Amino acid sequence: MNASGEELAPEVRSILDAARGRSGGENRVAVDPQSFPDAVDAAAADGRVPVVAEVKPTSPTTDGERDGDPVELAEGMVAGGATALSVLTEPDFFGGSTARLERIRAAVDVPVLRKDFVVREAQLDAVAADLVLLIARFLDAEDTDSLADLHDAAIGRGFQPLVEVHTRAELERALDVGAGIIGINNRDLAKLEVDLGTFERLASDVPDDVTLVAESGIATEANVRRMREAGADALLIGTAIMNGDVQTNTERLTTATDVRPADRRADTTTESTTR
Ligand SMILES: O=C(O)c1ccccc1NCC(=O)[C@H](O)[C@H](O)COP(=O)(O)O
Repeated sequence: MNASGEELAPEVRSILDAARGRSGGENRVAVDPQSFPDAVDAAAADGRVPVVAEVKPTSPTTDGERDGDPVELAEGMVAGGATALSVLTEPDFFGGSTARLERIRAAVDVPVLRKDFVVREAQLDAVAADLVLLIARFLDAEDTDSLADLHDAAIGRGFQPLVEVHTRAELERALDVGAGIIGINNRDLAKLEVDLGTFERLASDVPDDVTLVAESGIATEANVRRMREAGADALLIGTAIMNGDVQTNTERLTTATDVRPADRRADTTTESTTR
């Protein structure tokens, strides 16, 4: 059972058990981050779909592990037009590492998200990054810190927290803590099923001053347009970029015929839809 009161898929329960047992860093990190909202705005102004490309060596829903130097993969993604990178640091189920994130962040000039299952403040100190993922579903639960405390602790260190939600209740919690960057995950971590309708159902409840990211299951140009039409400021894409040539894949998705993100508020009378 998790904070949302749901049974989790066994793989996700194992991921969480491992995360709870993981120690943090020795020293408090202090980050001077590259602004993610500014990078999103710059990409859109440049005519690129703002894509956060994910360096995801493997996952519980992937067969085998991607080979190749992670720094070269990351550089290929940036050459393909990625606005930011997401780098898995979870070692046991996603093949990630903090050392790899450090190498990638030193090699690229775009904001880098630390993708992990952070549940306690000390774990923020494992490595510096421009953004850090906080998954609402896994916080405010037994043996974890609260979303509010972790959000404050991340900001106190200079991170830009990306608060991930999957349900309306989680979205309300994210808005209650004042999250400025929110990701709606189309992957249900209770069942590991992906449904792009999740983003479409929740996006209109997200205020326009929040940078909103659509996560998971985005594979085609049509998927890109669908998420942008529903109001996504940026798209987080892993599998579809990691399968094959990462630069070509990133290019295909960042140059998909774009639509400006829809005005997410159905009742608004403002014309502009760019952020
Ligand atoms: O991707 C998985 O298999 C997975 C399994 C269990 C928990 C989390 C998982 N993924 C985390 C993610 O959020 C995705 O890596 C990310 O959104 C990219 O998704 P995709 O483009 O579908 O690879």
